[in-house]
Amino acid sequence: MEPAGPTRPVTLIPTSGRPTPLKVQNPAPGRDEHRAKASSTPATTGRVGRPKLSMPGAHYTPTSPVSVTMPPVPVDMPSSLLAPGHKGLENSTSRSPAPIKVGPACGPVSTLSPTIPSATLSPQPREIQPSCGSAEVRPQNSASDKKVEDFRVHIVTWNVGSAVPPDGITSLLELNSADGNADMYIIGLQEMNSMINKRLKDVLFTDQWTELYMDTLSPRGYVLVSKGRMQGVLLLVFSRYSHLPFLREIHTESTRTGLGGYWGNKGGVSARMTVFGHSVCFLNCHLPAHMQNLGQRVEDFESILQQQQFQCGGGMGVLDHDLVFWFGDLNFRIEDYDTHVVKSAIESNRLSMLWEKDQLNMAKQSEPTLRGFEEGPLIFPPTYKFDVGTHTYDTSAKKRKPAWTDRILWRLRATCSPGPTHLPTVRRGLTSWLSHGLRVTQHTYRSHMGYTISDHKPVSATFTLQFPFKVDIPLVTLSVDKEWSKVSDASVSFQVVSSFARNSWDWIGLYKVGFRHAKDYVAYVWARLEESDHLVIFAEEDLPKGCGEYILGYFSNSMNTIVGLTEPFQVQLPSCSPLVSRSGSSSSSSEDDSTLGLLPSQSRSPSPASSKQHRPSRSRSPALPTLQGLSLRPRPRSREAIPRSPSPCASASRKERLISPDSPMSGQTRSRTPGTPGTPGIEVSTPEALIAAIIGDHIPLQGSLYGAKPVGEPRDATL
Ligand SMILES: O=P(O)(O)O[C@@H]1[C@H](O)[C@H](O)[C@@H](OP(=O)(O)O)[C@H](OP(=O)(O)O)[C@H]1O
Repeated sequence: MEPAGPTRPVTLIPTSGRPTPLKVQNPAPGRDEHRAKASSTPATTGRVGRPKLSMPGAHYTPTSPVSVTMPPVPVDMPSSLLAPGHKGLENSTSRSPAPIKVGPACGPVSTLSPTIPSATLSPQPREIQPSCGSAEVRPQNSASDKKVEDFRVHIVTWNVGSAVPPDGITSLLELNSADGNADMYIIGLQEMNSMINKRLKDVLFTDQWTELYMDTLSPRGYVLVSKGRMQGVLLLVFSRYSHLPFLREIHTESTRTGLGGYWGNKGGVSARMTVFGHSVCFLNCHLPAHMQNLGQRVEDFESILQQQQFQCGGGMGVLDHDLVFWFGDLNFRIEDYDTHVVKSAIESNRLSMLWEKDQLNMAKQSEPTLRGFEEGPLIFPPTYKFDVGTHTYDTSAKKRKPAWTDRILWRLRATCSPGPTHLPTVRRGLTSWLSHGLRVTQHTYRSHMGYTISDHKPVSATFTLQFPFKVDIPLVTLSVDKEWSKVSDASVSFQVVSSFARNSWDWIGLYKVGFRHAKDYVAYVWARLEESDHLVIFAEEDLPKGCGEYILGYFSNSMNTIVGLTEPFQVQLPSCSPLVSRSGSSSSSSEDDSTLGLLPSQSRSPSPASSKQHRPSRSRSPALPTLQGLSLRPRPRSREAIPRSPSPCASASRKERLISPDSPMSGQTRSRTPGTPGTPGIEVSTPEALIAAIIGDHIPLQGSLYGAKPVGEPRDATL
């Protein structure tokens, strides 16, 4: 069983005497359905509609006779928790047509859902800054601003306290939400086990946490587009696969702040990208612990901001992005009140009295760096510190005071000022201001009290981004004529937009539906530059046998991402071909060739593409997505050394690096089907990489998922 979501009753059980072990008791802690992942529900590729509003919250049912029952949040939020004048949280079905608008100084508007009226409920007093003309920056209707749709982002932060992953994370990701699933999932973990033996293992193989998230999300149609790790700090970015061609310029950064900047036990890991043309940065931080280190926390955050400069468009800092999500174990504490007062306030559901003593809330008023960051109301109990395996606040000798250490904030870049026109990025037109109409709406901000593996509880937040699609045409459009029912069908033609510079290391991958990341292909073919007809053919020995749904993706080596995808299509090839058998496939089939006609669509395997999956190939959307973040390191290889592509099941053999067909060694390579690209976590070729991993350097280089250095510099991909 998976830990129960916060909509289930949570009981605060005080015990007698002081110190009071305060239990936040969840009726269904523990394990979950992860082992049953094979039955995951496929996702749809359709863009989600505007989500219904919901604000699940903990249902507190104190068992003490003197306790006060906290009704479900937010529908019946006690008025004591509300700021003066606030009328209470609305039911999700009674959404007001007029959202509450809260904007940073002279800037874009962060539109909070009426269910989270932060302008009035937020623990931190917030000024409504004078707007420049209009408080709400509405989408434009220019030719380039083609659509404005809801794009849902789900962010998780969790200090996992060196624990092994739980059995399941479905409730944490709200995958069974009636509102539908998110477009992106962003996972920030802190304190992953980074003992030296574990680090070495994680360098060589994908770590358990990443595996768990991929296992959970990939069958639902999400792929890992970015991964950054610095010792115990991990940042994963997943996207619905159909968005991949519109996630570009993906880069990661990490900054150590532990031991004066020499140790990666504390610091920040970030991933930045453009999402349909809008720059977004996700920053996962683990800041210094302990009450007295408030100043150090702010200082370290500033240091992270200062040091993280992304190599795109001439340099771009975190705060230069249209939208920044900042989250993590920020370690801010509740001042002044002693532990029993804090526990008593939690127990009696008087959280509001704690808000004003929260160090982050206070610091936001005084620290210029923190201004402009928004946060939803803290209507969940402090998520630190619990006795592991329980819902009881710390009873150890340390006796830590409960605190909201785990936070998720966001910031929209100011738009109304003339802008720093001296910056090269502005002069080159790479920085655009938010007159484009980017809007952010937070829908949920909650803790997940059922998880007990750590001394912290996870926290999640969901957002809707609304923006016009500044980029909605893929750089490469792939097309297959029909389903592949015989080997001679296995060709793909592609068209390239004129501004896209192809590279001799570009390739086209064949992915099984449900693939985990850009390297999780079944077979690939070099997209050779000299092939002016833009047609590539897969060799018979590389093709998967049997029946399944597949997607083709064009991987741009210079952009380190997939820049064009097909929709899912059927591949059903003879499984007993002598050639296929020779290719080393591990799963021989006794299926007779005579049964290999095209199957009706109803009999196909599940696909993330839902209703679109069996669309005739000629009508494929020209605007299907791609993956970002591959790390490919070519290495000349003799003909003999090049293995055949594995069968879809033979993942263990996908460990070689790509060899460019245009490299000096290309004459020795097979022209169309060279060796297979590497497997995540495998591409460590130097002791330096291991050492760097151990001491906290982020192994993944910019834009790479798994750490190998990209062949070329990432290139701007403007259309
Ligand atoms: O991850 P690191 O770098 O080892 O830092 C530790 C981490 O922040 C722990 O959460 C904290 O324990 P508490 O949460 O219990 O305070 C511990 O404090 P401690 O040294 O006082 O135990 C820190 O040293």
